Amino acid sequence: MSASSAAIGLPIVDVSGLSCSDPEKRRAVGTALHEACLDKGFFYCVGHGIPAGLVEAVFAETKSFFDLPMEAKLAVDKAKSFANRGYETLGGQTLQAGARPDRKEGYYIGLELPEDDARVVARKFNHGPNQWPQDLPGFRPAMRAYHAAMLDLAERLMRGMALSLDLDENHFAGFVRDPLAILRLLHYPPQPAETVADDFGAGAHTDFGGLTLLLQDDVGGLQVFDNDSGGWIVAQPIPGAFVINLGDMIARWTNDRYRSTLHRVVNASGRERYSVPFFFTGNPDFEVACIPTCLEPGEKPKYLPIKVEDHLQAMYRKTYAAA
Ligand SMILES: O=C(O)CCC(=O)C(=O)O
Ligand SMILES: [Fe+2]
Repeated sequence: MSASSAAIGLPIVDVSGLSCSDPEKRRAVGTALHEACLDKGFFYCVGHGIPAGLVEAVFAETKSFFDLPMEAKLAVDKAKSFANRGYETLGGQTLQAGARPDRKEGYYIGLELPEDDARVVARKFNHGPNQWPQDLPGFRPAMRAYHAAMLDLAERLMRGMALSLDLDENHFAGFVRDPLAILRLLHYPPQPAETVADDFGAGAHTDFGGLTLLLQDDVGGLQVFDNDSGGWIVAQPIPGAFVINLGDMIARWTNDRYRSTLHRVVNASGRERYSVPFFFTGNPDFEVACIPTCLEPGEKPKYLPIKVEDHLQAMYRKTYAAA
């Protein structure tokens, strides 16, 4: 059950033991996660139990959506949603300050909340109904089923993260309750192979929340910054595996023992690339502060405590303002 360091440069962690009733098996996954998180902050996840058929359906519907005429995509423009749901045009975001706008178009889907939910009535950030495209009957059921499956996997992984830090399995329960959990469909058109230094599918960034569970197709293009060598590792697609990375909240909790690692996308393959990250961002009102056992005697926390929602909003303002 240990994290095997693959030739591909990132560890592979089998998380099937997290679903076992035997606490020893769950703890063994915690140990494997510990090694992987101390290593690059990025790892491949296998043994997750997500059906291959569901993943195929999500990719098929994603491609069908981005293939729609622009008029149909703009009919569900996220500008029409108070909850940041729907279509985002090519170049809509600039993840790397100073770089060109990202060469990607996207689609945001969150937990489906009815108009009369108290959080929606109060217009709480990122809470509300989704927008759904017309004339794609399979899109909504596939995305809703996949969102639910990702929530379940993220909850299991957060228990594993607690075990990895030698904490009670339910240590992160307050963060996990009523979370912001954002599914994002992404399409990267091919970009010129002679990529200039400031031109990316997605510019270098860290993720803003807790955990990111990423599906990528077989095209490749995701690059992960390696703090040890100062270079970029290519996160090659592995069929059936998720790429998981740690976001800013976990770096803050652990005083950077577990890093929120820089990553970026360059699609110089000559092919269309599709990916589907799921951002498990956590309870918006939860305050993330350094975990005392993550400090050596005399060590000071690097970060002030912050509310999940405040960090997320600040990062959205920063990366969407420049686009
Ligand atoms: O498309 C990818 O492989 C990564 C996307 C990403 O890093 C993000 O949306 O935060
Ligand atoms: Fe990211």
